[in-house]
Amino acid sequence: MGEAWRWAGSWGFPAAEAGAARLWAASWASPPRPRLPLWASTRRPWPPTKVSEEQKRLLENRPDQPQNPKVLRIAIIGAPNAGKSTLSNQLLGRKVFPVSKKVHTTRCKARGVITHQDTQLVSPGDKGHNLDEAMLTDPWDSMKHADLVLVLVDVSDHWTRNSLSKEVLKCLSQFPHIPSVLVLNKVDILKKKFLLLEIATDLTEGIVNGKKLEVKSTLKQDSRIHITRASPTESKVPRSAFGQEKNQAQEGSGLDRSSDVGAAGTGEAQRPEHHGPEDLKHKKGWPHFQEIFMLAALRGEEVDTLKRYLLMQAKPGPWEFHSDVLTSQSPQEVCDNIIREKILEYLPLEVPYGVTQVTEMWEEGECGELLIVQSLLVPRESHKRMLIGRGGKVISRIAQEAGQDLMNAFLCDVRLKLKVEVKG
Ligand SMILES: Nc1nc2c(ncn2[C@@H]2O[C@H](COP(=O)(O)OP(=O)(O)OP(=O)(O)O)[C@@H](O)[C@H]2O)c(=O)[nH]1
Repeated sequence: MGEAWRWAGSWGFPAAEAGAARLWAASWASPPRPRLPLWASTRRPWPPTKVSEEQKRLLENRPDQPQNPKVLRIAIIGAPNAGKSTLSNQLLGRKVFPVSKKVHTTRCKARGVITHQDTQLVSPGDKGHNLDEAMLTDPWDSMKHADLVLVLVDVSDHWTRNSLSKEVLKCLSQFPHIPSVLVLNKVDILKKKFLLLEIATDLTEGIVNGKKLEVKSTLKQDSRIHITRASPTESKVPRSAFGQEKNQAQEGSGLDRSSDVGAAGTGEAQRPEHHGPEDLKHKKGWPHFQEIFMLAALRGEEVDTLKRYLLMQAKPGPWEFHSDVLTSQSPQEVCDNIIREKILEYLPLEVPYGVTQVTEMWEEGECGELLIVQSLLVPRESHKRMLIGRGGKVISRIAQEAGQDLMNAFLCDVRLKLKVEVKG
């Protein structure tokens, strides 16, 4: 059978032919831009093909830590699709974790690393993120090692937004000593912004950092919310960072805590107690959050505010990673994940699950661009047809979008070719 080639660029492949046995889709996601390092959080150039070696070297070598290093290990937990990967990418400033509309699809064990001056924020590996029953049996690796937990809630989901899931509550009560922060995500698609007040109250049982949350309806046009805390309650909470850092951390966030009623924890506050399953049955919220943030991770709205807050929570401790490391994933893993993300996006679930990705080429081109050829092996002819799409439309789109994402992740020009074949 003849070969057919789909080509969106100019890498010397033949034009499309009918009767495809294989199909290539390529993307030449230009325009040329300055070549920048793949994994570096700083911007020191090196050729993309050497990046894997460089990444290995950085991960193996001792971190280049400053004299008084600080560190914060963060676990991000929440229901599937709450936006955990999107938030992680935004905090990192680059898309290195796959994102998908489909639930349970983008699990990733990789770690993300943010280094800012003398401080390192690390999201623990094993996306302990998706809290389902299965994961409870192999629980919480990320929680176990965390210094702080971010609980992400999708406020656009009216079915789930007014109560924390059983799994999240279980997780919080299993590790009550770990300070927790509530993050209300996707505020951009919540039309009735006043609902944020109600959601925040439900999810915290009206208590944040040991103070009663007094919700005043001082909603402004621009959707900013005023939530003030009133008198301390009997609640037993960990000593808070809220009072100490609130001004900087909350500046510009949806939470205007200008009314400084009942400021910080007194230091006499105790940690929340462990709750048994029975106690959790009727619970909707967690009254031990030390802070609430409202943001739109997709657009990066208020993500910087959260990042500043996280940096301030770091405690003295040795760095785990070199300051140039952004993620523990290899470049090839990032590439595989991004291509898979696109396949998930455009095809019904049974197709992506059957796809095996085989990288056939990963080299530096003449002009320093990264040349990648990947075969997508599928179990059936019907899957191949779906993946290729009419006139090669689907696979071309996947290659084009993945190529663009890879350029943004690797900060260099990328030529990506995808080949679809039935597994032999
Ligand atoms: N409108 C809007 N969409 C968002 C926001 N944050 C995430 N999303 C979208 O929500 C979907 C799920 O995002 P992910 O980051 O993959 O969510 P996740 O929690 O990592 O998902 P799982 O891996 O299934 O647990 C994607 O389509 C995102 O684009 C946001 O702030 N606003």
